Amino acid sequence: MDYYDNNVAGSNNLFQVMQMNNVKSLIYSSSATVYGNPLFLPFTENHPTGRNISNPYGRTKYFTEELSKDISNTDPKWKIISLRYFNPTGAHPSGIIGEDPKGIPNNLMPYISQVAVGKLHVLNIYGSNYSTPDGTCIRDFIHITDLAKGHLKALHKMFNSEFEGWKAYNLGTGRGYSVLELVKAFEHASGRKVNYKFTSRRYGDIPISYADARLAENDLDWTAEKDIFEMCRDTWKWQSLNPNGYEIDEI
Ligand SMILES: O=c1ccn([C@@H]2O[C@H](COP(=O)(O)OP(=O)(O)O[C@H]3O[C@H](CO)[C@@H](O)[C@H](O)[C@H]3O)[C@@H](O)[C@H]2O)c(=O)[nH]1
Repeated sequence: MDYYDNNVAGSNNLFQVMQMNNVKSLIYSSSATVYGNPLFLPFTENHPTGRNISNPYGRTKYFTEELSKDISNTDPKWKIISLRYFNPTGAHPSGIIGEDPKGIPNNLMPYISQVAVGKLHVLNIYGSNYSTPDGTCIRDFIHITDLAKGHLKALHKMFNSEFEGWKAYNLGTGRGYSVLELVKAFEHASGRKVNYKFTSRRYGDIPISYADARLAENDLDWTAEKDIFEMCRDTWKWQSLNPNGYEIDEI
């Protein structure tokens, strides 16, 4: 219910306030989860969405995309770009801004970095028998600063071209790495050992996800520049400088 409240109802409220104030341009933070289980890979923007999405979060992202499409169809003054993020990781290279999830992290990279820094004991790798080269799931990890630059390029497109209506772009590198490959890359970048053990699969995980990012390259003049090592290095810099994340009185 919280996802529906925040993502769907919250977005609808935002659209209404924007409409009332005649603000009709929006970059929407969407997600590769809208594609659900892949019918083909890599995911292109015209891969069907909304089918077999295995978690409520993903469905709310999909419903909000549909809502935003309907809004742009009803009024040609709306310009909406939906950016479908793959797996954002990394941190600002300064080590000052990073990811500090509340409680135990759900996502892989912050979990790895908290094991490396000693905050958590062991990484549980969910599944070792997927149909992938090493048996672990494959994801398209993208550095957070590349993702941020994608937004600037989308804004540029929106306001400096004949852009109208609604359009989606994948923001990914176009290359997949397995969970184990990310663990190894993190160990290399941090110089720390990451203890892990294999556990059962996590409900709803798809085996392989990676982007076809050519549309963003052609239309937005954007490509991800940072590699997996830089993602791990910058995550580690943030984590090692801030082992307890943001101290509460700093916020
Ligand atoms: O402790 C952990 C956490 C994750 N994983 C695995 O690591 C992979 C990546 O998991 P995670 O980092 O949770 O990312 P996804 O499940 O791929 O989902 C992310 O990527 C989506 C876009 O594809 C976003 O919409 C979601 O918000 C974001 O959580 C999956 O195979 C997980 O099974 C583990 O093995 N152990």
